[in-house]
Amino acid sequence: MIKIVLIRHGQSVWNVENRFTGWTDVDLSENGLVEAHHAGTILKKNGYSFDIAFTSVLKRAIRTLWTILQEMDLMWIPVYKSWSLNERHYGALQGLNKAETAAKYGEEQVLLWRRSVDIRPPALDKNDPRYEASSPRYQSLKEEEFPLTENLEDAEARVLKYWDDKIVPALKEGQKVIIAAHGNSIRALIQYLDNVSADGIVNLNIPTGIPLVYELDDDLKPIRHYYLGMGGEVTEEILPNEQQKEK
Ligand SMILES: O=C(O)[C@H](O)COP(=O)(O)O
Repeated sequence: MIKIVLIRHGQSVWNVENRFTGWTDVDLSENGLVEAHHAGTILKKNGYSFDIAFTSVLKRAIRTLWTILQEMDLMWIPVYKSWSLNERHYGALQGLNKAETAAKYGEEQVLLWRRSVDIRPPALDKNDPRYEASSPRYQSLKEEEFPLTENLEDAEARVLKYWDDKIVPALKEGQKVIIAAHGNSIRALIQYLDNVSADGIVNLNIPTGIPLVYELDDDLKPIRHYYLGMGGEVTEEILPNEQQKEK
């Protein structure tokens, strides 16, 4: 049996402001940093260790990973960063408040943009200051490859390519792997691993900063998965930050 740990970054400053974030490079909130420290403590207390780590090129995920590795005294392990693990690109919605956007376009339309598989948010214009194709962190991307918006299918295509090219080989070599990423890049991977239907994935939300353990067989097919708390597997439902706030 192979174990892999997935974790969504801790709460970000735009999670607090309830803004669409996507590829915008915002940092963790104070609470998000606490979540990251707590996640590292949980993993260490439950006897986990890692040989290799993967994350995105966005600081909220990178800092979450750094903080976890700091708590586990594993800052020396190799860390690979790739835009492939970035949050899905939210296009022209990036920076807008989610509640205000729902008031303007309707709850149903916003839910479709946030949680459907094949509906893309409005695209970003290349003249928009939020268009970051020239950022040094994306120098490996050809301009035509740089997204102006993404649906979950688009994000899943790049996440799965990275999974096959970089993460599967590490797992097959017996390396213990942690992936620190984003709500929708993790949803994309889970849809693939658990073969979740388009209808089923709409209701899947990933909480911030809580380790999610996947146990895989030798063919990397999921056996079971669970969130981890101080006392081990967490059985009760965990609500993502936004839902907690909305409760
Ligand atoms: O990119 C964002 O806005 C959040 O990180 C994830 O947003 P969502 O939960 O609305 O997809």
